[in-house]
Amino acid sequence: MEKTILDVRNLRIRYGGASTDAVRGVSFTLGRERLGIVGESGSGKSTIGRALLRLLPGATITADSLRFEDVDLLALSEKEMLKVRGRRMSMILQDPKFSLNPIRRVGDQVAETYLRHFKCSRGEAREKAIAMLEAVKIRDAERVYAQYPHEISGGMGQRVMIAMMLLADPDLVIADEPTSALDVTVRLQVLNILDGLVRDRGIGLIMISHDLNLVRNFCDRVLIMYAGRVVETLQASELDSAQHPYTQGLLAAQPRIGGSRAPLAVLDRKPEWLEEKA
Ligand SMILES: Nc1ncnc2c1ncn2[C@@H]1O[C@H](COP(=O)(O)OP(=O)(O)OP(=O)(O)O)[C@@H](O)[C@H]1O
Repeated sequence: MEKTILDVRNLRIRYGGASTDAVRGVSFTLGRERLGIVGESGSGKSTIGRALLRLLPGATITADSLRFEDVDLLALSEKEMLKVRGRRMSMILQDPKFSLNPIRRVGDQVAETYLRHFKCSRGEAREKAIAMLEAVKIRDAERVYAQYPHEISGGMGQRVMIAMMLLADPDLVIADEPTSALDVTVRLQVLNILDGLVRDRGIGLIMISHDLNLVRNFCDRVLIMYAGRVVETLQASELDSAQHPYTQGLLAAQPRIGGSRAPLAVLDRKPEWLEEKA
């Protein structure tokens, strides 16, 4: 795993007005690797991702440690956070439609990311943007540069978002269901790009997903979340021999192509799983 990029200890998050914590004492570290966070809907996966970027206005975030490289994320002012967010750490969301401004040309939005973080002329930013669109395998990048978000496909939109993020050369990328809206071929392309970032650029990647098959094949390690807690942390290769009954239940609830036609298992939930384990 080499160098630790992220050190999260006893992270607790409560949304404003809520009577319980959405995230309850989560701890993990991340090196230059692919870490999957899985768990059913509402288990707190996205809340953790947004908390790392401090994108939870109105929520209370506490932790014994919330450290990203040399930075204590809880101690930064909002102004200091602006230099970290989008520059040293970035997030890719499920649907690029919500991340791209619909009334501005795609390329201008990509170039602007570069202008925001680095001193250069508009012309240079344009060149960088086109080169990065090509790097994420967008053919005819000059034409796409001039298009509006509604004129490009979802898969292309996702690659545009990745190009935008890459221009800032981050050390940590949080991908929240980045491929669930994509068809299988585009999904593979996007995963290959993310994989290349970890291998070639040495970033740390957090992959938030419902999809156990995806994290099994793509990630190095996996956190299994249940009701705001991590119930089990595993090497992805050990997922099939998971010890925790919740993880076993999630695995049993995965449909298998060519498997028996027996009804899918019903996911069991026990109050004692809420106890802190990781
Ligand atoms: N903006 C919000 N205000 C109040 N509560 C919220 C907010 N966003 C999420 N929650 C609550 O926090 C808990 C965790 O939600 P979160 O979206 O992090 O789960 P998740 O595991 O990412 O789910 P999904 O896979 O459906 O995205 C849930 O109980 C949810 O209802």
